[in-house]
Amino acid sequence: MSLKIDKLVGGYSRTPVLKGVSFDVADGELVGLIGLNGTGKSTTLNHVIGLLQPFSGTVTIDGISINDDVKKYKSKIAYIPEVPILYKELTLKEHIETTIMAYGLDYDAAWNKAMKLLKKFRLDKKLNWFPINFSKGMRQKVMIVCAFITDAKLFVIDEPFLGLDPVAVNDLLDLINQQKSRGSSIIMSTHVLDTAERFCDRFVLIHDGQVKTEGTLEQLRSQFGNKEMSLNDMYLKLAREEGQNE
Ligand SMILES: Nc1ncnc2c1ncn2[C@@H]1O[C@H](COP(=O)(O)OP(=O)(O)OP(=O)(O)O)[C@@H](O)[C@H]1O
Repeated sequence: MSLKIDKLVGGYSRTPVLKGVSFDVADGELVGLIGLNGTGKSTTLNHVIGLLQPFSGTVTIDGISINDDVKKYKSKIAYIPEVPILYKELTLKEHIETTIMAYGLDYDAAWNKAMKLLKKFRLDKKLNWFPINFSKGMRQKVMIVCAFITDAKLFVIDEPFLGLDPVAVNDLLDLINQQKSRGSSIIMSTHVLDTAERFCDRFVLIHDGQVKTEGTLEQLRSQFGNKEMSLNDMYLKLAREEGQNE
């Protein structure tokens, strides 16, 4: 089991955002984390990457928690944030070199991978540019390149599609599929439900800091008693029910 989240209570201040979240992501699996704005998707991902410490409960990757071995834990993760995080004083080339150093990657092999990815995303002529001045989509592509040159076990991807052109979305999905086939796992939060429906192996629907339901598309359809229902319709139904309960 790649990622295991068990009864996670957590958040930013003493009042928890997450109120006992549990779910797993298996080796080679892409799990979509779905939910309304402000329900705790990014907070869950922030706990997975070790930015936040659980108030209680555990997060483990391949059986180890961040407290067992912080370096080993973090080296298993590649993270693509919702808003690209770039260093204003570093060029694109220096961002890639920083990633190579941080993950202790083989220099030539990593640059070989990087150049292929940079070509794919049409950034190969911009190595000496400062990505902080790139467009939103280009900055997102820099994050994608840096993440996918690592041999991470777990890819943590927060709302990746916004700002990417359709070609780049397709390229990103190809990269995700390649990582799945080498046994890496992906947890991805997204509001782009038609794409999630086509590409995710399983879904975790989170509401108000709790897992509302989870399963494959088929399992969710059978829970909803409708074999044709789209993920979008399930989501809207749950959101409306929650709205009536509040
Ligand atoms: N840095 C922070 N400090 C304090 N509270 C925060 C912080 N970031 C998020 N929150 C709160 O945590 C709750 C969950 O936010 P979170 O960002 O996890 O939602 P989300 O499901 O990712 O939403 P979205 O779909 O809008 O990205 C919200 O009530 C939000 O106000």
